Amino acid sequence: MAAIVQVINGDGEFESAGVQSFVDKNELAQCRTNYAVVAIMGPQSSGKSTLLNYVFGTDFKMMDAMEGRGQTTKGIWMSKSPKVTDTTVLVMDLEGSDGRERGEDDTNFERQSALFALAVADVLLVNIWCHDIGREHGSGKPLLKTIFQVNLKLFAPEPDRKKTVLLFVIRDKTKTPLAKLTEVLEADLDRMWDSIAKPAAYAGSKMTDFFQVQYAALSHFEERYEDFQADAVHLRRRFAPDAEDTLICGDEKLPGDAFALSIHNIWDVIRSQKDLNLPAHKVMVANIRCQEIADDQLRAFAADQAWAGLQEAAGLGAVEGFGPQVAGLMDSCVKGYEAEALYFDAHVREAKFGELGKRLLAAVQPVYQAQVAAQTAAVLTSFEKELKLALLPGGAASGSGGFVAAAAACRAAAVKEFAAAFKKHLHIQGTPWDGTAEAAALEAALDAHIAKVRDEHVAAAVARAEKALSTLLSAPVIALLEVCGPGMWPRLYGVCRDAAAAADKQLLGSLAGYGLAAAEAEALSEGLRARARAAMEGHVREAALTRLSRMKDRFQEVFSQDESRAPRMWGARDDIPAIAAAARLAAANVLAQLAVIRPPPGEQQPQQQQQQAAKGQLQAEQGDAIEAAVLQLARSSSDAASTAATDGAAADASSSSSDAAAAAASSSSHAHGALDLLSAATWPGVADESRVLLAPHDVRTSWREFMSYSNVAVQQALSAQQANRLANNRLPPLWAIAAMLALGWNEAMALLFNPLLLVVVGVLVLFLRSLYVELDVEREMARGALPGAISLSHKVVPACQSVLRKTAESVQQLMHSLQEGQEGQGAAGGGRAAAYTVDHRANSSSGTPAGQKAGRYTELTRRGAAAPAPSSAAEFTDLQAESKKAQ
Ligand SMILES: Nc1nc2c(ncn2[C@@H]2O[C@H](COP(=O)(O)OP(=O)(O)OP(=O)(O)O)[C@@H](O)[C@H]2O)c(=O)[nH]1
Repeated sequence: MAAIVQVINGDGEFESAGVQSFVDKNELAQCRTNYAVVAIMGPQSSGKSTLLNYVFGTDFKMMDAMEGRGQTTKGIWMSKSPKVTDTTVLVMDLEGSDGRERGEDDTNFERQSALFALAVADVLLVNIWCHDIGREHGSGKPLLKTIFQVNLKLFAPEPDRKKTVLLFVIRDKTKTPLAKLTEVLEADLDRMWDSIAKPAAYAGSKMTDFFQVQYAALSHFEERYEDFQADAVHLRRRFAPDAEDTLICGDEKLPGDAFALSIHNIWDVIRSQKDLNLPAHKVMVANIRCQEIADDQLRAFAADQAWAGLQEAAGLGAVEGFGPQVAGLMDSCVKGYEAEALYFDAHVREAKFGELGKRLLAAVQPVYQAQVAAQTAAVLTSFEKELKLALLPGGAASGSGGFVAAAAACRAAAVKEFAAAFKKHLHIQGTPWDGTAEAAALEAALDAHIAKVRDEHVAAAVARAEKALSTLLSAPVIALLEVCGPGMWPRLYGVCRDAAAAADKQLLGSLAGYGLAAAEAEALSEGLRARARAAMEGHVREAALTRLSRMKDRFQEVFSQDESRAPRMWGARDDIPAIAAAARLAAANVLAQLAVIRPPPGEQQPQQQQQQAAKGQLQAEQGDAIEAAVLQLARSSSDAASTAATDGAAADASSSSSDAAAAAASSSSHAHGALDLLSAATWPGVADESRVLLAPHDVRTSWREFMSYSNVAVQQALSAQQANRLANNRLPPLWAIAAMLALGWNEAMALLFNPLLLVVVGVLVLFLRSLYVELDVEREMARGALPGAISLSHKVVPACQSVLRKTAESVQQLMHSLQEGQEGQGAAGGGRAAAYTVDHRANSSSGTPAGQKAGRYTELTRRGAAAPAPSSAAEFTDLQAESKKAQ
């Protein structure tokens, strides 16, 4: 018994669940497009169900003739013909028209069901009573008019479009031949076609433009039952696709899996009173179904065990034959789609196919990329290993081509290896991933690695060269800075140039074969030159920080050693002021050289260029301007210090000499139009602040500190010279010996044996000795006979007065002490007075500068603050030592 399903119920609702169930049960999806839909229309109780049941073997409900006429079919029903086996025939039984149940005026459902039948059915059977043929008002005429009218809404008369087969089934045929009947019926149909209202576009159209009209006639069901059955069988045969007079014409239609969706959508459109556009409907159904098919295929692909296994393996590393395996899986997915979507609208199908391809690529891409990365990493690892071997001593890089050739060979091998691996394991047929981009990425990685290795080697070679440069540079630079003599800077730059050239030669030699471009080699050489200059400047900056100790060292070197580098003994013939001046100049040179970093020869600042162009001077003289200013300051202050020391004002030498130097240097600078260091705040012509190591203020401060130090040293030297002189004069002076010889022995004896004369001579000798010491005759005479005599002549009277006054004071104090002693005031007081007298006499009688210092020390210790303060702690210490020596 054939299953029947109600498609549209009596209320006009679509029974989607039942229809889908019907489609599934009858495996309509497997039919593809190999199925046909037959629908029947006709007046109510016109034997439609009876016809379908006898022709197709269905079981539609038929009215029992004994119960009388009435509507048995409500809505639209469907069944599959069990009798037609060559193809699947779906039979739709429609509710009869003109039914009393729906009322005379309710033709809406009739029109909608006619529209539905025309849209869905391949063959539309129209029941027509034989006796109505040729009659003006036959019972089936209104229905036919309805069919013609709604058809105009659905289809346009296109040349290639399939026409609906309109099969007129003439019931209760008479003896009139079918040809005669059809002739009359055709005339009726033409009249009817002409009578319906048509849109202007179809005004001249014929019915055959829209329909393929067929005819069949059946005998009377009740009166000629056997004939009726035979006619039914005969009619059934016409539904076989290969029958000679077949009614089934193969045409493009939606596949069986879209049948339920399609008729549901058609009915919804009809029910909503919208225009039913069948081509658009097909596109719509195709869109939905193609999308569903693509989704199903993708789901199947993702759930595929083989794909899951590939993904898992790909996560662990390179998978052999990955590409071909994925291509197979993708191909089956695509083919599945193509097979299922084959009968849908071509444009939609292609569009969805494209989408499916993209989604497949998106699903595969991460795994593919991981595989490419794994293969690339394997090739890169192999390449790095080969390159490392090539760079080992004796490797390919040691050959004539060097690093460049070895790297190129390794690179070519790696590219070849990757191409082979891609072809065998990675290429997925049918994808746009042809390996071009992957090879380019690999080549970029190879080039990056080669560049990295090359950079490392170059950097190592540069480091070695810089180390060698440092070694070559340090010793000569330090040696030059120890002296800091005139012309130091050109020599420093010469050392830099030579060291950089040697290091550059070493560097370029070790980088032969690395394909250094001329510009790159020049940049490296320039880097070495800059490095040399920076290292040299670093040494100079360090030296500038320790300038004072360097100045002292330089001063001591010149001052304390003679030309043969032997220590000076400060004999009488040593011209200490001259030696001190030379030593100070040497120290000043240290300061002058360390004040500013001189530009290298050939390089000068624009401002300097302008100034020099204006003055017509050579650039080298710019450095000399600073040097000249510092030396001028040194000379001036040295002269002032010498004068002060010679005048015996050693204690105030520092301050007074600075002031004098200031005045002298300033006036000298102004006189020559040169740089005035005392008033300068910056170095003229030095625009680059970074080159200034010592500002003029720093130079002045350093020089002042140095002068304090040098003054003490000079003073000590003078003292030592004086002490040496005294040590050499322990015998009576020559003039005394000569006097003794002149006076004669007798006079000497007489003098010795005459006590009064002896006392007078003794007092006179003591007086003259004190006067000699007071006048410091030797020192005055050291300046020259005439200047000494003139100076002594000026000082003789005050000196006499001073000696007499001191003698008188001594006598008074002696008397006072004796008187105190007599008055019984402790022997200690008398002892102190005697000691003082002895000290004073000793001091006075020593007559030497050392003796004077000792006396001054004693006086200081005795009188405390009342005595003039020493100029410095060093002087005080010196005085103390001299006092001890004198005692
Ligand atoms: N004269 C004649 N009567 C027939 C023929 N076929 C069926 N009948 C009778 O017509 C009556 C109605 O038959 P149905 O097949 O139920 O008619 P129907 O068109 O399907 O009826 P609805 O479904 O209600 O529209 C029944 O009593 C049948 O015996 C025929 O070929 N000739």
